[in-house]
Amino acid sequence: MSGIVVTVTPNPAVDATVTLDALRPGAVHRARAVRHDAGGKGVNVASCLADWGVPVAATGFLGADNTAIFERLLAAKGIADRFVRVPGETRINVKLLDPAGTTDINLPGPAVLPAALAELGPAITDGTAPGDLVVLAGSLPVGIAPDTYAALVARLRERGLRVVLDASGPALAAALAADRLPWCIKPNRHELEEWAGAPLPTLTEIVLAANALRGRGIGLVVVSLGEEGAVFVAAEGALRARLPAVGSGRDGALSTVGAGDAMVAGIVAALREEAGLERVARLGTAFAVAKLGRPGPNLPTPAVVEALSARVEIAAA
Ligand SMILES: Nc1ncnc2c1ncn2[C@@H]1O[C@H](COP(=O)(O)OP(=O)(O)O)[C@@H](O)[C@H]1O
Ligand SMILES: O=P(O)(O)OC[C@H]1O[C@](O)(COP(=O)(O)O)[C@@H](O)[C@@H]1O
Repeated sequence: MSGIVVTVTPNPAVDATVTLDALRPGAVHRARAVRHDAGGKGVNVASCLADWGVPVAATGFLGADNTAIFERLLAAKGIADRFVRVPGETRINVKLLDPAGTTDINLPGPAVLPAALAELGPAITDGTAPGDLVVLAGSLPVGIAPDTYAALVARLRERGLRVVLDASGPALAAALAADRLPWCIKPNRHELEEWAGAPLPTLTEIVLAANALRGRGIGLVVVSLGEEGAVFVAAEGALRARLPAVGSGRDGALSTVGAGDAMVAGIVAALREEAGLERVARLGTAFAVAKLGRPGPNLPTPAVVEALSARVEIAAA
């Protein structure tokens, strides 16, 4: 069992979830409810890991003008706050929730000056030992070059750290084109298709693409497929894991915001136990499904998550 997990969120967000009876473009809506949660991919991963009982530190760049909601979450969950404060306001991302699903409106966030990047290295590596896990997750803010994740992966690997990367677009492409690759990646179908430059409509094509990445040196490639579950591809083989959603929000609305991040947390929790591929697939899926429909980056008790993990349907892919 390794030590502290560090999550890095270069572009966190306050998630404003607005519940509507029905979303109609161009119409005036009276919202049923709104809630605000500290979010962004690495923040959500850290929060789910803390709920599971893992010691965790969170870093990245936080706009100095609206830190309170993040500070409250981190303090409440005992997550070490290593965020580098930058001038401006952390973005607000709007999540419109109606019975048809979730519509995400993600804003750009404040620009970050390269000088702030110099502070990030020590914030990540402080207190870590070889074998520890570092999660790099989410979009990069304006001002930070698209090859930043690639450069961080190289530096962190030099220290023997295992890097889990959850990114998209040019930042993911640059990290996958580099000489030194992450230990694990978790693209969703769309992100993998973007990287492959082609649609991947079947499971066979997804597993082929995942295996191509594994062949280049990534130990574990997880491709999440929404309600179709996810595939987990490693040296041990390829597994497909799924579990039907267990609950839904009011009037059938099911927020899927943060399910991918919860899956990353479950994968990290299992990697931290040095678990085999089946346990990784079970815990990753159980964390994701446990998070579905739950407000904020929160999991139920570990006992509930373990019970879900026992019910995950696993098959060779
Ligand atoms: N409607 C759903 N029913 C069951 N499981 C789901 C559903 N939506 C998401 N999941 C679970 O959450 C995981 C992550 O969701 P996904 O939407 O693929 O990720 P991302 O948020 O990164 O795009 C999926 O692999 C699956 O296990
Ligand atoms: O950094 P990005 O790619 O803009 O994503 C940020 C958004 O993604 C989330 O982390 C949710 O991600 P997932 O639904 O993929 O788990 C939100 O909290 C946040 O608003």
